[in-house]
Amino acid sequence: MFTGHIQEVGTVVAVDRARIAVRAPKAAASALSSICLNGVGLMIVQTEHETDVLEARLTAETRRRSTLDQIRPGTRVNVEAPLALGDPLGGHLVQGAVDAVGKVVRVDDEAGARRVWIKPPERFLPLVVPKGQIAVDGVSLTVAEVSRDRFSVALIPATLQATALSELSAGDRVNLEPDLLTRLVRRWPSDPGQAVTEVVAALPWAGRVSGGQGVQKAVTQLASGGAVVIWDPDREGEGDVVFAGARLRPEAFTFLLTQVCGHPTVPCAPEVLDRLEIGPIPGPGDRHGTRPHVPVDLATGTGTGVSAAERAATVRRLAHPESRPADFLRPGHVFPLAARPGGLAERAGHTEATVAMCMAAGLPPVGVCCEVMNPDGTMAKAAELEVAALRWGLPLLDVDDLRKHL
Ligand SMILES: O=C(CO)[C@H](O)[C@H](O)COP(=O)(O)O
Repeated sequence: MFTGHIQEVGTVVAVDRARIAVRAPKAAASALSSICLNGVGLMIVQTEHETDVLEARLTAETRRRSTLDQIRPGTRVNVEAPLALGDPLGGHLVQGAVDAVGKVVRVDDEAGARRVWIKPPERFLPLVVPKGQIAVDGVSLTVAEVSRDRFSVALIPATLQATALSELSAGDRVNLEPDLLTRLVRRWPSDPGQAVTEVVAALPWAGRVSGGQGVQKAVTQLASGGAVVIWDPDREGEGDVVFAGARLRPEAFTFLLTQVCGHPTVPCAPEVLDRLEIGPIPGPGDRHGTRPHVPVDLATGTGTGVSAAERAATVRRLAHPESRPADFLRPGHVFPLAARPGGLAERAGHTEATVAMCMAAGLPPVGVCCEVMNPDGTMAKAAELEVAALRWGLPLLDVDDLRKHL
């Protein structure tokens, strides 16, 4: 077992199909039986103390699964001696068992660190967890970001100085070993943690976001036709998936009906409903002061008004600045809600949050919100919402953040 803390950078002096010889003075000075070279755990067969060269056995399996298939004399490699019981775990548990070879796709020098983007094989991506650990050429690193087909690590100057990762450039191949715990969780599907590991290979803006920056990410997402999840922990204790009405595609409505599974409603600024002569549903209203209005369908529709495509078209027409009262049949199957005139300052409901976000996105003040329901019919709470947001690749933010930063 290793920990991904590199003790020295060695130099390959000879390699063939069955063995690799590396000059590594520190390792050669100790009586070792195994060694980790660029993340590959190998049996040492011989150590020449006079030349500081140790020789390790290579198998066809090792060469097939790692970058050691193409390694050449002169290549500098990361060297780590095995952990002994009681040694500090400076990095994380590294087995020296390479799972995949990734390709460096980009190297950016940033303030204080060098960011390296690595594209692993697709099968490996679910094992890469943002802020989790990964061994890259045997070096224990924290995953900075995970995107659709790649992830990044930030190399601090100390790592650049102490390892051969400083020599990486676009096009290079690297050995990858996932964090042991992630690997084990994936191995036993009944483990409850599996859901999380399955969903985290999502967009970099997915999952919980907060503060002004989080609100900005969410607004950008909405403006481009995407969705955000708004969590209201105190009032309703429910989370809604929200889309902007003007950008609503039929697929988005299908997603609400089949994945989100709550009751899709259409928050509107009150002046929109006044203009369209869509009145409130009479009655005292629900427990939370939501203001439901008469449901509508698009008058030009040809079906029942229920299909995802028809409901999306009805919502887009509600959001259209030039829509008129005659554009809608009453009652129908799309449920408008009226936001308070004072917006989020007056009431911190999903209705007001949806309208406020549409406006912040520079779009008409009409959106769709739909509560996230668990597969068992109960309403999703904080942890379930976070897992759902990660699985769907959506940002999740607290309604309170919207109040503060919109
Ligand atoms: O549709 C609803 C209730 O009918 C939902 O609860 C939705 O979240 C909007 O309501 P609110 O503004 O009270 O959060």
